[in-house]
Amino acid sequence: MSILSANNIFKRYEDLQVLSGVNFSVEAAKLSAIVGPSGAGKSTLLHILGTLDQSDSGSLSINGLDISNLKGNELARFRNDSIGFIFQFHNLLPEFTAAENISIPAYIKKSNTKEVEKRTTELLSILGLSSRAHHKPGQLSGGEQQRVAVARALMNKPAIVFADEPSGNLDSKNAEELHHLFLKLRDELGQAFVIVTHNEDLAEMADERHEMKDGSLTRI
Ligand SMILES: Nc1ncnc2c1ncn2[C@@H]1O[C@H](COP(=O)(O)OP(=O)(O)OP(=O)(O)O)[C@@H](O)[C@H]1O
Repeated sequence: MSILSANNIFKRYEDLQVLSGVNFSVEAAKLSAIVGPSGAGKSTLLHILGTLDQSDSGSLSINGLDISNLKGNELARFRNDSIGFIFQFHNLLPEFTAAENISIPAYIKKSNTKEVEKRTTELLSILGLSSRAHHKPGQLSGGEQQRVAVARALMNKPAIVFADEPSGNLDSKNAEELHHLFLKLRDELGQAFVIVTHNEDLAEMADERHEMKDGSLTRI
C-alpha cells in the first residue's frame, strides 16, 4: 500500500492555474525526485503534499488517513508527527544548539525527555554530528547545518520526508555528501523521500523521476 496517495490535485493562484490534475503516490523506502522548469509548480505541489497548503480540489491520503478529515490542531499535530521537511535554507533556530534544534519536533509532540535525548544522540551519530551537538548553527558549516536540518526532519520517525531543493545552497562536495546520506537513510531506515530538485545528479540517483509540466506530473 502507498504511504501517500494524491489524486486529481488542482490549485490556482488568482488567474494562474498552477496544478491541473496531479496524481502521485509514494512507497516506503523509495526516493522520488520531482523536476521541471522554474515556476512549473513543484514547490506548490510539495507544500500541498506536505499539508502546509491546501489544494482547491482533489484528495490526499497519508498513512491511509484522508487529510481533509483533519481540522486545525489535528492537522498540525499530524504534520509534526508524520512528516519531515527539509528546505533549501535550513531554517534552523540560531539561538539553539544543533541538539536542541534536532529535538524541537519531539518536544512539540510532548515526547518523554529521556526518549528525546536518546533519539537525538542516535540521530547526531547517524548524521556524523556527534562532535557538533552543542554548537549553534552559526558555528557550523553549510553542510553540517543542512545535516542538522535532516536530523530534525527525522526526529519523529516521519512516514515521509519532503525536501525542496535541499542541496541548492551547498557546494558540490557537500551536495554529493547530502545525496548519499539520503540514499543511506532510505536503505538503513526505509525512509521515503520526495525531493524537488534542479540537481541532475540527485534526480539521476532517485528511484523515480517525475516531471512537472503544464500543471501535471509525468513519470520520466
Ligand atoms: N502564494 C502565491 N500567490 C500567487 N502566486 C504564487 C504563489 N505561490 C506561487 N505562485 C506562483 O505559482 C507558480 C508556481 O510556483 P512554484 O513555486 O510552485 O514553482 P516551482 O516549480 O517550485 O519553481 P522554482 O523551480 O523556480 O522554485 C509561479 O508562477 C509562482 O509565481
